[in-house]
Amino acid sequence: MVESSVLGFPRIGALRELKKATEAYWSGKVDKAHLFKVGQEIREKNWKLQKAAGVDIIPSNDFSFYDQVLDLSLLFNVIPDRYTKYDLESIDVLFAMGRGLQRPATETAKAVDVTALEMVKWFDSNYHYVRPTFSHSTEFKLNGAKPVDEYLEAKALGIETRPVVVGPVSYLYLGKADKDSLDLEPITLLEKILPVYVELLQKLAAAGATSVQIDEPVLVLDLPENIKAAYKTAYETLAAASGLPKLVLTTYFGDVRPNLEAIKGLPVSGFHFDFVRVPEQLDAVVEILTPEQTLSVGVIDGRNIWKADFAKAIAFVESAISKVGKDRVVVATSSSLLHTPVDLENEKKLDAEIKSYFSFATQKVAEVVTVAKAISGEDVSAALEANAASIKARAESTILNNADVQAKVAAIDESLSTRKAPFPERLTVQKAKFNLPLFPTTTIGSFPQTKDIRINRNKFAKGEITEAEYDKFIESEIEKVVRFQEEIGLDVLVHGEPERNDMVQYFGEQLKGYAFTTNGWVQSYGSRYVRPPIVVGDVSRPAAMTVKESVYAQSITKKPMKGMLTGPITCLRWSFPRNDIPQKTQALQLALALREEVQDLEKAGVTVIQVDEPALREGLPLRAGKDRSEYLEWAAESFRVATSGVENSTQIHSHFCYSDLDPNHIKALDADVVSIEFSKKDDPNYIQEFSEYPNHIGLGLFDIHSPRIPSKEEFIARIGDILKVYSADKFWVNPDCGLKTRGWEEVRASLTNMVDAAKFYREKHSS
Ligand code: MET
Ligand SMILES: [Zn+2]
Repeated sequence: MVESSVLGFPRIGALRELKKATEAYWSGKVDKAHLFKVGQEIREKNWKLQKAAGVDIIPSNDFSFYDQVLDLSLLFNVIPDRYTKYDLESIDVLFAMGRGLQRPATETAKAVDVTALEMVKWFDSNYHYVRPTFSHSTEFKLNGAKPVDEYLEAKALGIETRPVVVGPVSYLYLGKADKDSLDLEPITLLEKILPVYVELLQKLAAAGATSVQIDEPVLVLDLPENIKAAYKTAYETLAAASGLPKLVLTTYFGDVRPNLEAIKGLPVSGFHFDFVRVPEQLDAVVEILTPEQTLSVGVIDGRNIWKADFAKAIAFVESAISKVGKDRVVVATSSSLLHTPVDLENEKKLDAEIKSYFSFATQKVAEVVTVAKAISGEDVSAALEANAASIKARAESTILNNADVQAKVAAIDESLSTRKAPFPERLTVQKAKFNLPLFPTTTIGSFPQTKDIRINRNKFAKGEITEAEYDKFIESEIEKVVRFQEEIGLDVLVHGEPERNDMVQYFGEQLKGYAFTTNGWVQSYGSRYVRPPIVVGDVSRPAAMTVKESVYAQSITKKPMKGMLTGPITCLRWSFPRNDIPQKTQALQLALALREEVQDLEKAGVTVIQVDEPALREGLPLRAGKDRSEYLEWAAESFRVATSGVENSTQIHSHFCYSDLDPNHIKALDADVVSIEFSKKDDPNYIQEFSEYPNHIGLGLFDIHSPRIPSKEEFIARIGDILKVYSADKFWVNPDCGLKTRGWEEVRASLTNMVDAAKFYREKHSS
């Protein structure tokens, strides 16, 4: 019999139970006992669901109240001193590290004021983990025994599980040195941390766990030599200890081949690889297995929502079996299912045909079992036939396929991705047309999304107000924002985006080829979940999407008004993409739809147009090489297809945030002006690097995630620093990003100071 294995299940609850409980706990509405009970209920439900579906290897310790990497930091006592001095309970230390904690003194407790640890993206997913932060004073020891407790909790329910733990090399490599210990390289702590791993694993074994899933996802990155070398040390040390469970070294999200030498011969009982992402690695990974080692074959996609193609998955597992034998192969999800929504059954509004092509975490659990059963020779013919019919129906679907769009994408050539003239020429005509002052001031697009806006949007959605009433409301909001910008003296205005719920969803809802869920939530970080739209078919634009609002906004002011669009890469990256055609094709389809919108805006007299691409950087493939350079090429091409169909006098802007960027990646977009998040960058090299950016640029001058108001002097100082390396005539003055999460008071004060600082330099440079 071939076993089935799930690497992790979403822990947020089918109806976001964990979010509700966690946020209620944070606001003091429920106590710790309630929170723990909700966690326990979710775990129990998840285990029972997998058990009932017939999964052989069910994970435990995949649950977390915040983040699984942060859990490990708490467990291993990797807790910077600033979090321990308040005598907080363990769960509160966890939350303080995850999200910061600020609270006044009470009769029984001291005041607390501590910021969060750094949070970063989990590989190329939209999940964020909290970075382990080490210092010279870090003393590893076991703090509690969460993995053991949860293993025993499942056992008490009669369910045998395989605990999941992030492995030592990945844990250290994903971490960083704390500010007091900047010379510390985390991997040098390996020898100190291993005894704690040994202790934990021994405890798991003593509790009855026969096997542990030890995650080493950094193996899909380009690793420096010392990290590669650490694998041997780490796993040989673990193997030398007595009384340990078997270890299954688990990787996902990418290609392990360049690091195979590092894991070849490691004394573990088996390996797991992601063959959804990189099926081509099968031959190479089989080569490194010893005759006893098992191969967990990830064939059910943990990162997307499409129904698996059973015929393909089975054929793949069969080919693995032909290489290593049936008794050594396990059928598995490609990664944890954390990145997929919980249960398709909760989608009542989806079109029935489209819904029939999807599979969420609960359905994927059944898929793993079916594939394993099919391989084991059990009769699952009904399921296989139904699946084959569904896969065929999707491929031939008339609602998903659009020959016209396909032909247009095939016909894209240079002429569609090149502006009429190069930047210097465009600049001359744009200067004459807009006549902007030196240090032009602008904002990134959104203004405060007030309660009033949300109430009216909901009313409209529920049919409680008419479209005409809603439009009127939106117009009044736009007018408010326009007058405000005129009053404080901004140069290039925005309409404020009051009509948009979300910068991707707003466009997806108006494009053909997109679907939306009602409960398809996926954890982004902590209690923040996102509900990504789904690209289901060929994308096209039935009608203009933003022209009405932008034209209205331009009609009430003499100043230039920026039209505001979300770029093709961001629309794609913040959605679940299709898995049947390349992402490049999907990006180009989106680009063509946006190109029509850009041209319609221009025709309607909106001739400054910003196309936001905050997700450009996160789409970058994890490893350097061909995939990465190709991605950069098609990402830039998509942007240019969207934006190049305009006159030289039309000014194209773009915007980037959330990431460290390489100016070269941005250069290829050939936007006339870019704005980038910058206020938290104090690295002089970064400023220097960007000074070589050839077109015009606005480096974000204040952090829009913080309510703090920078003074005029602060802005002057910051701009002064930048002007040391920048020439004044290409520098724009703007915040880091949109202002939608801020309050009006802060926005007024910050922008006023920012505009005043620009005026200060304007005078200085004109005299
Ligand atoms: C995450 S980037 C956001 C850009 C958008 N135009 C805004 O201002 O909100
Ligand atoms: Zn932004």
